[in-house]
Amino acid sequence: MRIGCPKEIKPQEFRVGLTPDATAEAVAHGHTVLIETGAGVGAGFTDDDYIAAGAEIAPDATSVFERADMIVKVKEPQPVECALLRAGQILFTYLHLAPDPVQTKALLASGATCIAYETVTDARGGLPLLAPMSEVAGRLAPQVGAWTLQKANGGRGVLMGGVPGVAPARVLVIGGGVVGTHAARIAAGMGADVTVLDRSLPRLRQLDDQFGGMFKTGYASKAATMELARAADMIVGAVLIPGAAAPKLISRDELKELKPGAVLVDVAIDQGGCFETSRATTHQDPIYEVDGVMHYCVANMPGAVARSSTLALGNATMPFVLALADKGWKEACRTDPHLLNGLNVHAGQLTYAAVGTALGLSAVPAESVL
Ligand SMILES: NC(=O)C1=CN([C@@H]2O[C@H](COP(=O)(O)OP(=O)(O)OC[C@H]3O[C@@H](n4cnc5c(N)ncnc54)[C@H](O)[C@@H]3O)[C@@H](O)[C@H]2O)C=CC1
Ligand SMILES: CC(=O)C(=O)O
Repeated sequence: MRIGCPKEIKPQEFRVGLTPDATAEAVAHGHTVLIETGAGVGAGFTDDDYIAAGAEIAPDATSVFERADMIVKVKEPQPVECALLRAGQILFTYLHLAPDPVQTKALLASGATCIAYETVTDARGGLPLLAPMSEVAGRLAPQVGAWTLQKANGGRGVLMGGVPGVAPARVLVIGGGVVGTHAARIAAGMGADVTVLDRSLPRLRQLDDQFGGMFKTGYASKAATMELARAADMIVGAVLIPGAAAPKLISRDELKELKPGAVLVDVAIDQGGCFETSRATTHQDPIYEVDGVMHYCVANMPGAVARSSTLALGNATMPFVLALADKGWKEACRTDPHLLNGLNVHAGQLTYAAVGTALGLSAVPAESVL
């Protein structure tokens, strides 16, 4: 198979879909790998690194899209990239379609087969291609939140760890999955007073067993969420209902009840955000204020640490890239129901029910297109 990897074009996105290591593995499996010139530079990989791994360097994105049977990327295709996709081509990348009707329409129109990293599952109920970036974003959240809390950046002027005689920041993490756990660990490590809320009792038990003492846990009822939110200096939004639009947990009206200068870090923004006042921002212009409350809503947080993130993502995606290339998408999905769960769009049909529900579109079962 010809596997193509274009340079990411989302603003300030420095990750790349294939590492030189993944390239070498694909070439060893007999595949051709086309890398757009400069695609790896932001993550510290030169064209020569890819050539040494056996890749061909393509002069631009158009030639990658024209020649490749499968496109491997990081972020959802931008409109100009959607226009380059064609029927029969495989797209393997993050898509986050539920809050994005424009991209969904463009992918349906392309006729391509689009497999979303974020809905591929594993045997333990996890999301193996979302998890590495959730680990990164979770660890970044207290870091960017602490910066935003500084007075000069619009925040309350509260120090995460406090100092002797002065209380630390109060951090509320809503959603105790991968993002939430990593955010809570780092915030607690910075000395903050941290509470994690979730709606899954088994998850809360797990967190308590593993981290009891480091941070508190609570059930995410509406009342408990608002009580803790009113007292919080920083709130990290880390909920997920796989493939679906994020539930809105703090409304525009309720925002007025928060402390002036409190900081919301809405990591769930890639699924539409879990605060009503959230709107996606970029690394170029990451924060904004509503009713005195600071919002950080960057939808590609891991892009800020592109090298670590590319390596972490590549470790997770490589076996799936090889399966798709070795077997073709149909056979790879037939033999791996977890990969089939990643299929969101095929030949003009939506194949992921939660996206259909979010966008008011009809979806067919993914099995029906195999
Ligand atoms: N902005 C960015 O750059 C990035 C964003 N993300 C996003 O972060 C979000 C979280 O991802 P993960 O932690 O990997 O998901 P996860 O599935 O590991 O955890 C989500 C948690 O939310 C809980 N939850 C669901 N509804 C809830 C509610 N109403 N109240 C409280 N808890 C609730 C679930 O029980 C689960 O424990 C996703 O939207 C993901 O796409 C992930 C990586 C990067
Ligand atoms: C998960 C995701 O969309 C990202 O890492 O950018």
